[in-house]
This record gives sequence, C-alpha cells and structure tokens, in this order.
Amino acid sequence: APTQEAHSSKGYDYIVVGGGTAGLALSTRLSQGLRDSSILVIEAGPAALDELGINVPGKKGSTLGTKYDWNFTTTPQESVKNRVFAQNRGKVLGGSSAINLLTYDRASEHEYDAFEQVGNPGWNWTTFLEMMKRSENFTSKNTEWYGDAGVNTNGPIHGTINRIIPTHQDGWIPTMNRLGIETNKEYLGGNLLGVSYSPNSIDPTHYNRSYSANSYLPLAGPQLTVMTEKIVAKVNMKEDGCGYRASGVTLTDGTFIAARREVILSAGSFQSPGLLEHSGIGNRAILAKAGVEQLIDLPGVGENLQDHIRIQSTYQVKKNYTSIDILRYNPEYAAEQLQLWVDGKLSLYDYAGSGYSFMTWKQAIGNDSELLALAQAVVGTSTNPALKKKLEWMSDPTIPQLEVIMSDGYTGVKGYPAPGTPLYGEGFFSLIAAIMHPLSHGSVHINSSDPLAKPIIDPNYLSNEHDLQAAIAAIKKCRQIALTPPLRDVWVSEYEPGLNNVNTDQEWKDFVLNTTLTIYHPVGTCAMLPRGDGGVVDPKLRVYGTNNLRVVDASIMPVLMSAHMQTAVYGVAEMAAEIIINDARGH
Ligand SMILES: Cc1cc2nc3c(=O)[nH]c(=O)nc-3n(C[C@H](O)[C@H](O)[C@H](O)COP(=O)(O)OP(=O)(O)OC[C@H]3O[C@@H](n4cnc5c(N)ncnc54)[C@H](O)[C@@H]3O)c2cc1C
Repeated sequence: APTQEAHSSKGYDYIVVGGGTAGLALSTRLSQGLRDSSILVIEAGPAALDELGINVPGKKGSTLGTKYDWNFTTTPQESVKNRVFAQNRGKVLGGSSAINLLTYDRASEHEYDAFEQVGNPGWNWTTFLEMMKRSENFTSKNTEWYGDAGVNTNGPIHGTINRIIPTHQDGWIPTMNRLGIETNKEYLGGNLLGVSYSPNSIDPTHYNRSYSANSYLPLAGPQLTVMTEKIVAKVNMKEDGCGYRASGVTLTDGTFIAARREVILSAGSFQSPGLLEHSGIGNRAILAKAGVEQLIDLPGVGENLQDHIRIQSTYQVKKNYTSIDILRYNPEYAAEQLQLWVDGKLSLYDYAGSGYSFMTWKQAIGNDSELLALAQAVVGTSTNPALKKKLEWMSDPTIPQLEVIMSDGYTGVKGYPAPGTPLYGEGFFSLIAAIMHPLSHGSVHINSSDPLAKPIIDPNYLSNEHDLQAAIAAIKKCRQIALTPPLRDVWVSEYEPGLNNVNTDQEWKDFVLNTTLTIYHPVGTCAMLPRGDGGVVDPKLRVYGTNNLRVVDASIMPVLMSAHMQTAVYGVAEMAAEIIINDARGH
C-alpha cells in the first residue's frame, strides 16, 4: 500500500501532479513497475474514502457544488444568451472519477484509430483496447449482456450492469427498437451503436463506486507517497543545453520538491494547461498578459478545448411506477434504503442509471444531408485535425453522433417541484441527449500569475449553426422517443419543456439556448498532436521543448470521441505507465 506522509527533503524520482482519475492509475502502475524508484503524487483535495456521497451510486451528483468540486464556471457564452455554464471537476483523491456519474462505456473503434491517424504512432483501437482492459474488472452476473467479448475480469476498476432497473424502464429497449435502433449487447467491444443497458463503474461486491482512489491506489507499492490537500503552483524548469528540464515542483505555500527523473501533470483538462502556463510554457501573449515569463513558446497550450453538450426533456411517470425521485421526497424511505445499502443489502441506492442509446444522424433523423452541409460549411478548408476528423466521422456509419440516455429521476433544468407545489412527491424520468462531435472549439487559460485564481474557461458552446441545429434535432428526437409506445404508456405529462409550450422552430431554438448544459467531457487542451498542428505533447506524452515533463490525463486527447470519458482516461494512464516504465528501463 502507498504511504501518506510529509515529503522527503531529498525529493522523488517521479512527481505526479494531480491524484485524480489518470494520476492515481498512473502512479500506482509506476510504483508496481519501477520498484527501485520513489514516486510522489500530489493532490489538491482530501482523501474521502468513507464519503457516502461518493461511494453510494444512488447519491451520484450529490457531491457537485460541494468541497469535493473545484466549482469552475465558463465565461458568459455569447452564442447561448451569455449564459455561464457550470464546469464541475473533482477536488478530492480520485479527482473526477470520484464525482462522475458512473457511466462506463467505450467509443467506436475508428475513433481510437484517429489518434494514430492524426500523428501518434502506436495509439489505435488495438492498443487502446488492451490498455483499457488492463484497468478493467468487468463483472456481470447477467452474462446474456456483454458475455466476455471485449472485457477483462481482473483489472482494478469494476464495471457492472446495474442490478436495479426500474419497471417503467422496461419499455426503453422495445421503444428504441421500434424506432429502428437495434439492441447492442456488446458495446464495450468497439461498436457503440444501438440501445442497451449501460454498465456503471460499480463494484458489485458492496455495490459501491469503483474509482481510482479505492480501486487502483490500494494496489500501489510502498515507494508511492500520496500527499493530499496540497496545491502545486508551478513546475520548475531549467535549461540544460538540449531543451528544458523539469527540476521539481513548487507548492502554493512556497515549498519546492525536487524531481530526479520526471514530472508528470495529471491535473485534468482545465488545470494541466494552466500549470504549463504558470511554468512559462504556452502562448507568448497569454503569458505576458498574466505576468508570467515565457520559457517555451507553445501556442497550443489551453487551446483545442472540446466538450459534449447535453439537452434534456423530462416526463412525470404514472403513479403505479416508483422513480428514484422517491429518495428525495420521502426521507424515511430514503433513510431505510441507505441503511440497507450500508448493510450490503439490495437497496434503491444501488441504482445509477441504465438505459442508453447511441445512433448516427441517419438513424436518428433519416436524412442527415442538412447537418452534413452545415458541418462542411463550418470546417471549410480548415486544417485543424480535430475538425477534419469530426467531419470525416459524420459520414462513417460506425460512429455515433447522438446519444440519448433514459435517466431515471428528475435531471432537468428548471428543478424538481418545490415542497408544497402540486407535483412535489411525483416521480420523473428525463431523456438526456448529448451531441457526440460538436464543432465548437474553445480554450482554457490563466489570466493572472496567481496559481489559486480560477481558469478562464471558454468552450464557445453552440458557436456555429451546425451545433445549434444538432442540438435542436437531438431534443426533438427525445420527444419523439417519449411519444413512442411502450415508453408513451408510462408517463402522464411532459414536465419539461411541456407538450404545449414548445413546438415551433423558434420555441425549440429558445429551449435549446435556455437549457443546454455540458455533460462534463472536456478534452484536448494539451493535445497529443504534431507541434505544427497545435500539439502540446508528442506521442510519448512529453511536452514539446522539454525532455522530462509529460502530461497524462484527458487533456491529451486530440479529438473528442463519442461515449463517456473515464475508460479512455484510464487507458491513457495505462499507456503512459507502459511508456514511462519502458523509458526508465532503457527500452
Ligand atoms: C460531474 C462529472 C460527471 C461525469 N460523468 C462521467 C460518467 O458518467 N462516465 C464517464 O466515463 N465519464 C464521466 N465524466 C468524465 C470523467 O470522469 C473525466 O473525463 C475524467 O475523470 C477526467 O480524468 P482526469 O484524470 O483527466 O482529471 P481528474 O480526474 O479531474 O483529475 C485531476 C486531479 O488533479 C487535481 N489537481 C488539479 N490541479 C492541481 C494542482 N495544481 N495541484 C494538485 N492537484 C491538482 C484535482 O484536484 C484532481 O483530483 C464526468 C466528469 C464529471 C466532472
């Protein structure tokens, strides 16, 4: 097991900045593979291994906005009525794997192959799958689903199909089948298209969240030191004749910790680029404005920000069905169910979400030529590798463009009905649509030399007609799904937006502009791309211009794939561990 202590004055061989999803997976693997090396991981947040809000699947979402969250926000988004969007990120040992919504899936084969095609030899579906499987412990008693195709059963992070599927969700798969979406029982195998019950990152032994802090870290060797509640201010860089060398890191309290071999940034898509900027690596103008001396000119730092957007409609279920909302309006029942969970018994708190579907635009709306033409107009003659890939993917019949989730319980925007109002005590489900490849790209930068200042996050949501029309098509699809039997038979009214409230093109557009949210998948801000294409790291994850500074987290993904991110982030960490261990052994 790792040790938890004050840092050694002699320094460490490897320092990992950020004990999040990738950071803990990576440092655990380094401690297993490099037995003679000392490794330090520094995490800003606390360890919270006994926190029910993290561990209990049915409490997912309850930690957002708490002390375990960095609580970032975007700049006012010009194309979305100047709305400011929440940007939640885990500030706790385990990072965003501690606060995420537990969906456990994989993108389509061709999307991983794109890593190699944009200039990263060795990063493709075959290698990615091997790495994702290293992190995986897939256990489902229901072998009809997933069988053992494309899954591993002895890695650290547990994935399982929820044992509770509320009865009003029985109609989910038949409804989608009726709309032409086929059942997909093996979507961890590189084909995501279809309708399914998605796995969650849950350990079925006690039905608790499985995340990097409770599933990787206990496997670490004793030469891994974990330091919590310490914030790294910058990486100390020294010129050594053939580029810059990271000599260690400085904490916000001024402490310097030396790194003998390497410094690895795993602070996530919003903070790894900021740490590079605070260390003098980035765009000259941005560093000058923030009052940081530039050491390495790397204009790609903080650029290329891509994220999935979501938009949702909500339905009030008939009284004969019990939605998970009962846990919010019936405190006695909730306490009873929580006790059952604590005692390791079947509990409604086991539930984390179940019905998922992924489709191409052709499958979703029939004729996709208008959306394709809008995408072509946005991409135009751009040489941006991510934009070009996304356009190519729109004509690939194996890559989904739209995800629709049947999310149980109220997960809309206007809020669960307040106590004392007529609908308080009713149950709901939401249909959440997510656009898989929006063409709006943005940036995240520092704007001050204060390492504790919040980053300036500007994703540019809905900043082109393609993304806006895609969001409108997506939410209309949700209503079509809800109106299709057998799903139609379980609800009494569309609570949000309301069947009578939103029908015309203008009304749909307004609804989209008023209610679109993020689905929390920012990537690309330290992109693994050739330097001339705006890259920040090379295929071995080394920051250009440095010889011992790497970035290992979601920020290195050059193009936003479909699906949810965590399995790919663990895959990146496993791949990085292999690269770093091989380098250390002189291979
Ligand atoms: C609310 C939410 C819901 C999500 N839902 C899902 C889902 O259902 N399924 C899915 O697959 N994906 C989901 N995701 C996405 C997925 O969880 C993330 O993509 C992934 O966890 C990111 O991993 P990371 O290692 O890049 O960053 P993180 O896990 O965020 O790790 C970064 C770590 O660095 C620390 N840190 C930052 N700066 C410093 C510093 N200066 N000094 C020290 N420490 C620092 C942070 O505190 C954090 O612990 C969700 C994400 C969020 C936020």
